[in-house]
Amino acid sequence: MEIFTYMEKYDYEQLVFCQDKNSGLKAIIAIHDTTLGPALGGTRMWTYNSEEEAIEDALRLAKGMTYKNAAAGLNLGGGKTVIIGDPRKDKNTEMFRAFGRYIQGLNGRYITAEDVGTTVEDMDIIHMETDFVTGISPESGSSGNPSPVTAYGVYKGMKASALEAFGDDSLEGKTIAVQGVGNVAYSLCEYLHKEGAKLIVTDINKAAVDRAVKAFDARAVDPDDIYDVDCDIYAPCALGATVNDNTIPRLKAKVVAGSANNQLASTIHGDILHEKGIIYAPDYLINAGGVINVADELNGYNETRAMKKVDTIYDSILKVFEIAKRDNIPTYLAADRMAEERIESVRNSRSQFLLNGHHTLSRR
Ligand SMILES: NC(=O)c1ccc[n+]([C@@H]2O[C@H](COP(=O)([O-])OP(=O)(O)OC[C@H]3O[C@@H](n4cnc5c(N)ncnc54)[C@H](O)[C@@H]3O)[C@@H](O)[C@H]2O)c1
Ligand SMILES: CC(C)C[C@H](N)C(=O)O
Repeated sequence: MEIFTYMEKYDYEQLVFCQDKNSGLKAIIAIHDTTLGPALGGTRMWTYNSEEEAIEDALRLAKGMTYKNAAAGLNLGGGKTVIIGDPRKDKNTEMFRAFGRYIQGLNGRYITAEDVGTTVEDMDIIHMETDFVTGISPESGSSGNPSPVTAYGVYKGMKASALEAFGDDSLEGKTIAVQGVGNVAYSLCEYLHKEGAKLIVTDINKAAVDRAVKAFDARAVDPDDIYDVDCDIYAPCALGATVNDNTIPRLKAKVVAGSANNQLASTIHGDILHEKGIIYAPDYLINAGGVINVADELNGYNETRAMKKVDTIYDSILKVFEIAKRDNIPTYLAADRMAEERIESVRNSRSQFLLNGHHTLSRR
């Protein structure tokens, strides 16, 4: 990959490589766009096959956060970090402290939180070195783990999608295929099970599958079989790019609605879903609950206020479906236009983010 060519093409601001030999830290912080405010996005820890794969993931995820934060109406830009390593084996305190010092060095241009492979405990360690971290323990005045709130937002967005596809937003009796039953999806399954949905689950982690089968009377299938099952809704809740050339012809669902970031392997796959009449709830709209919740910390966390905003995901999804129908465009494009319009309206009056001290993280 020609990094500067890629950055220029999608207009990235900054890419930071962080290395600490003592702890084994190898992290990449990607800041996509800070027109709306500091770049807020989580930290993913994952075993990448190559450095190039890690850089690409950081870049794609950071751009997704720009769109997510803009579409959610937050005054925040988009960024993301990936740490190269196995979250089950390679973590240590020094690693997250070293990473915290790198974040501090960015002086507020980037604020982090949880993503795949990182936890509240990791954020607490980062917090030893910097205030620019959210999703830390509630005892510190923070909102805690964002995953259950993300799950609630996905649940609301899934109901809005069901209304569009089936004329009724009830999920009772609907068969929902859930890919990945980790932090977000386990909470999501709780809502779905409570409403009377029938669940089919898969995960590469057998313990996660067993837990979901037991708790929700779910049917388990092997990871690759999830694309072939008879279901009403496919909920991608693991990693990205699972909606692709190989999987779309196999999907039986009328709806794709889940928590994963970057669900479409490329925009072409959003076009194909549109042509096939499959309702796609744009990933960054439906999974914005977590970032909406942690972003509320910047004003001094208020749970009622945050959850009220998360509830608006239902209407945002319906609005995007409406625009898509009106303009006869795929839903991903309708969401992109909504986000881009907001960024452009601010860009003319402000370019790069400068820390102005309006947030309260430093006073916690
Ligand atoms: N945590 C949040 O608040 C949040 C917010 C927005 C978006 N997301 C996105 O939602 C997704 C899930 O996040 P999470 O926090 O629940 O992560 P997690 O690590 O807790 O869960 C992901 C699960 O997916 C499983 N998995 C990985 N590859 C798989 C595969 N090929 N097939 C089946 N299962 C597979 C993992 O074993 C794990 O159990 C990610 O894409 C994340 O970026 C998370
Ligand atoms: C909680 C958020 C800041 C990060 C979350 N992982 C997301 O992708 O939205």
